[in-house]
Amino acid sequence: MAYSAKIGPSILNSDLACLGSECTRMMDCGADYLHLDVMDGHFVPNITFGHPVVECLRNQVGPEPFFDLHMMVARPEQWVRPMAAAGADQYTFHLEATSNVGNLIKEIRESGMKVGLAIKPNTTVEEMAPWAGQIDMALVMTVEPGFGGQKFMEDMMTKVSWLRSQFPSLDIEVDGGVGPDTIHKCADAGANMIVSGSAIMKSDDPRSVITLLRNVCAEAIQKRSLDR
Ligand SMILES: O=C(CO)[C@H](O)[C@H](O)COP(=O)(O)O
Ligand SMILES: [Fe+2]
Repeated sequence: MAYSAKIGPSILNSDLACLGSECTRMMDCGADYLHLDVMDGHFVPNITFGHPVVECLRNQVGPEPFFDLHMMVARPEQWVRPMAAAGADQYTFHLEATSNVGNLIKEIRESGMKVGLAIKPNTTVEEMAPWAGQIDMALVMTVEPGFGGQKFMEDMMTKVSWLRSQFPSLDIEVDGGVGPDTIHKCADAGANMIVSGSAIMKSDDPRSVITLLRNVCAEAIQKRSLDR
């Protein structure tokens, strides 16, 4: 079992005027990586930031923090090289946004980044499965992408369980409405990369929330390894 529990705060719901210091604050509070939500106003009805901001963040926080770019954009092909140059570590694109998944995976790898593949709630996990052997991480969205602070969709957990049963060592990420109230469901289903936005950002004690999320997830991973 190669995977471990990792917590990646989404900075979408932070004070966007203070992105750099918010990223540093999250790493200081024990985050394992940073989940950066890129929205273009086409793939989703909202807009956030692009590669120039990612480059500034990288310069500010230094080389260490792992940047997982959640690309909620139409034509994700066009931002691979700019995001790699800006300092992204992982390029997570949506299956629904491209007609040539294989080529995009190749381009991301050639740019030196890890590959993440995301599916929206209405996309079946079977559509993602053919690519699972070629990616580093599968992202199962647990809200409709576009906005932070939405309600967790528990029915997505069947997708996570199925992926975990079929791909025992794959990194599986969940994103949307995940926090102390919903982490047990994610962890029991087999997710190991946990994105959490509002639950961490709005807390008075983000360090405790991050620790709790990681502990619940790590316990589930340990239990699964003992059950095997
Ligand atoms: O991709 C996203 C929205 O499309 C965000 O990563 C996600 O919503 C995180 O925020 P929260 O935990 O508040 O739901
Ligand atoms: Fe996200």
